[in-house]
Amino acid sequence: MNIVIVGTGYVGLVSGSCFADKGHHVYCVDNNQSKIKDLKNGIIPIYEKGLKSLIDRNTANGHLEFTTSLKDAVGEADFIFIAVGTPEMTNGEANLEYVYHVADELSEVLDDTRYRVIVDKSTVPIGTAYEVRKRIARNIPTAAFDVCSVPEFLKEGSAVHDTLHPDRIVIGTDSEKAQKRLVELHRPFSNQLFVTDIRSAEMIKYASNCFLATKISFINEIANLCDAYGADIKEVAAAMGLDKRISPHFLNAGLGYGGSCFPKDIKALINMADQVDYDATLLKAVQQVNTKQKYRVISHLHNVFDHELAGKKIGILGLAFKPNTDDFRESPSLFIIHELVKQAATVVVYDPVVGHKARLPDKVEIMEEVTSVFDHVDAVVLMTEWPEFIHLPYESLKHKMRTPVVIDGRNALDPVELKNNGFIYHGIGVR
Ligand SMILES: NC(=O)c1ccc[n+]([C@@H]2O[C@H](COP(=O)([O-])OP(=O)(O)OC[C@H]3O[C@@H](n4cnc5c(N)ncnc54)[C@H](O)[C@@H]3O)[C@@H](O)[C@H]2O)c1
Ligand SMILES: O=c1ccn([C@@H]2O[C@H](COP(=O)(O)OP(=O)(O)O[C@H]3O[C@H](CO)[C@@H](O)[C@H](O)[C@H]3O)[C@@H](O)[C@H]2O)c(=O)[nH]1
Repeated sequence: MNIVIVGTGYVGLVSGSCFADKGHHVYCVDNNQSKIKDLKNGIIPIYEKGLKSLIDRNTANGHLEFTTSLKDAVGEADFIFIAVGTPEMTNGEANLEYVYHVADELSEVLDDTRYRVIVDKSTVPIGTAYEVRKRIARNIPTAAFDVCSVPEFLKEGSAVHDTLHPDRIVIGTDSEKAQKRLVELHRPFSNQLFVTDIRSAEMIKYASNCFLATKISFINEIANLCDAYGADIKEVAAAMGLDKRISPHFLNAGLGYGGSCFPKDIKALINMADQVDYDATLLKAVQQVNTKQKYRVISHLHNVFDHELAGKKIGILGLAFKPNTDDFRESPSLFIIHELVKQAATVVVYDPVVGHKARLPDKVEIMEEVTSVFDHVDAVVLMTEWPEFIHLPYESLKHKMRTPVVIDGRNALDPVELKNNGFIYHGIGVR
């Protein structure tokens, strides 16, 4: 099959290279010229395990090509996937300008020489596929095509694995012809193909992300109560997770969710509810808990330092919103850093892959070595649970610190070991 993927972010690059690996011919299109130039030169714009070798293999065998020209790419295309960004607007609504721009461009460049399946892969509000179809049809009323929704569920950090071994693939379509083709295309990836109507497919994506975010805010709220009552959230979550109806996944308490998806998708669904005059009480609460949760780190520091952080030197471990990615969009770490700087603390930070890519306040120093984060600091705060942070020689690093304080924003360290080594340790709801 000939496949075109528009947008070379996480979703476009990973799904494009995985389709190519199954033997299809894939064009990845992006209107960012420098990105395409880099990709043609083998420079991959994101840090994602297994992606470079997948891309290298499939560009070498000619299955995968990169271009800035949508017109050149779509000539022979059987499938066109729209995988551009849908960032939030100030009112929380999903910004569809990039999706609609692609639809308008397709209307200019598609011809009626063959039938095509056009797929919304971006996370888009319910009803978007119909608007995309209308826009594409504007200049080519006789062209044969269907617009469908196949939302993406990959996680950053395990994106290639998630794409090659998904729990399920949701196919939203109102066309039998498109359904047959999409099922055929996706069958090699999973036996769990869930075929549904387009609106339900669009909703499944938001509902799934918002449910996972709800689970995180729920466990964080219980963790805060554990803190108040002297229970241990790790014990509580472990036992809860043994109930198959609850499951152990997404029950890690910490300083809240970040990333390019959960924060914006919750806001977008709240906005969709507003548009039909429905008060999304639960979703709003999930968001409120998450916003407040980041302050737990600050309040632990306040408790240790008697509410005065001015002049304190704080070492931050981690900038990425989670381990195994260089993505720092909506990372709680950036929030904490800005808050500490606002409270006149001195901040030093280390992250194994984000490094200097993050825009930080001028005064914040980015260290080249993880151990430098411990030099003469009053406290170290773990913000991202990179494996290398978990296995540091904390006992010897303690001697570099002014005061041996560790705040563990991800409950990733061993409290018993740290306390036995003379640290003042605070996690989120752990004893
Ligand atoms: N990042 C994830 O882990 C993830 C997972 C599942 C779903 N999603 C959803 O998938 C969508 C894409 O997310 P992402 O993180 O891959 O996006 P991204 O923002 O990282 O990348 C989007 C790319 O699209 C390109 N683009 C924009 N307009 C274009 C146009 N007219 N023509 C060609 N290229 C264009 C941009 O230059 C950019 O390279 C979003 O809706 C997101 O919510 C993301
Ligand atoms: O038990 C948990 C699990 C996650 N998180 C946090 O939640 C955020 C999101 O984590 P994760 O879901 O692993 O990463 P994403 O790459 O953002 O993936 C989510 O968002 C994607 C984009 O829509 C979806 O495709 C995925 O299915 C969905 O898991 C991160 O800040 C994590 O630290 C927790 O605090 N506790």
